[in-house]
Amino acid sequence: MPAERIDGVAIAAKVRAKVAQDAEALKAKGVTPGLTVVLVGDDPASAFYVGAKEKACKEAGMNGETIRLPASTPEAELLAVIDKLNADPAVHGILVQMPVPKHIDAQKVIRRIDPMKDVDGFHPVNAGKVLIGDADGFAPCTPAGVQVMLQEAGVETSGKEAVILGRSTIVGKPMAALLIQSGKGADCTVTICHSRTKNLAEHTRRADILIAAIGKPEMVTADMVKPGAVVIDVGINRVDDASQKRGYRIVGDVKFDEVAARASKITPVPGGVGPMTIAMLLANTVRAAQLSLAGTPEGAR
Ligand SMILES: NC(=O)C1=CN([C@@H]2O[C@H](COP(=O)(O)OP(=O)(O)OC[C@H]3O[C@@H](n4cnc5c(N)ncnc54)[C@H](OP(=O)(O)O)[C@@H]3O)[C@@H](O)[C@H]2O)C=CC1
Ligand SMILES: Nc1nc(=O)c2c([nH]1)NC[C@@H]1CN(c3ccc(C(=O)N[C@@H](CCC(=O)O)C(=O)O)cc3)C=[N+]21
Repeated sequence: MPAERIDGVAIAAKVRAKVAQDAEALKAKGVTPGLTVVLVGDDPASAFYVGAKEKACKEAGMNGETIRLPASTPEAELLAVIDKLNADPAVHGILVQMPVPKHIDAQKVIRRIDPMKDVDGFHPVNAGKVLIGDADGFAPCTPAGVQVMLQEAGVETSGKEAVILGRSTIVGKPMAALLIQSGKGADCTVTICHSRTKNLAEHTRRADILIAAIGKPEMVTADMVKPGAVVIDVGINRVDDASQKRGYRIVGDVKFDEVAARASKITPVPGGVGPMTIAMLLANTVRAAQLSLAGTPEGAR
């Protein structure tokens, strides 16, 4: 039987409706949640995502602003922009779109953002909180979105073998940190694979839940998947396609049709994890605004 599709657009809409409600409640208290995205350079894919984030903010009744800086912006200037946003009480969330140009040290940029405004969850303080299971940190949006998707799709995670492909600090590692936590939507036994992993298929075939975040178009094939597995495809890859008006199409890291024939549930690309990432960004921003009202918790910084 072919796999059930997990509809990321529908689950994201549900998250966004809740965000809009929370934003409304905050506005009644005189606080409009605000996200500022900083885009350095003019990479077309980045420009598209940044536009989508701004639009999503507005739809949820939040303030969404984008600061666009030229690719030649010196690192010190970007850091000064972040300092200004850190100090601005109307800005609850700050996101610097990645990747930044090569002459800028991304880690330095991430560390400059006030952890209480780091709605990307990339700051070491938040990464640490996710690892120790401290609920008042911000979890990175993509893995947090995957966790919500699993729950909304009714996937039992407790005691399951989860295999994650990819060990990046924005997807693979925090995904593992979330799934090894004890409690709802977690309690998995986790394996992380990467480019040095030997016998990849032997690992992936053991997965009850397989999460692909490697950035290799359609690399995960049916023979790598256990029958009945839940397959989450994080990959967003542009492949040339002359039949498309824009000259390319978007595919995931999973060969969808053949894997769907074997899995029990699967996320499509597009329309899967991507929309969840944006929804979780809004959710983190609303929470940042709520925390700003409540005051900074002890030891938050
Ligand atoms: N849907 C969404 O919202 C988002 C989607 N993405 C997409 O997810 C994918 C991954 O992103 P990101 O984590 O940033 O990517 P990175 O390039 O930072 O990391 C890729 C990871 O995959 C591993 N890898 C690469 N090739 C192989 C292979 N052949 N076998 C096993 N492991 C391999 C790498 O291993 P090693 O460490 O050894 O190099 C690395 O750990 C991309 O397609 C990206 O576009 C990313 C963020 C958000
Ligand atoms: N500081 C920072 N934070 C990020 O969260 C961040 C980033 N930098 N840099 C780039 C990656 C990538 N990313 C995506 C967000 C949404 C979709 C998304 O909505 N995709 C749609 C549309 C895909 C398309 O048509 O291009 C979908 O999958 O259906 C995809 C990818 C966030 N990222």
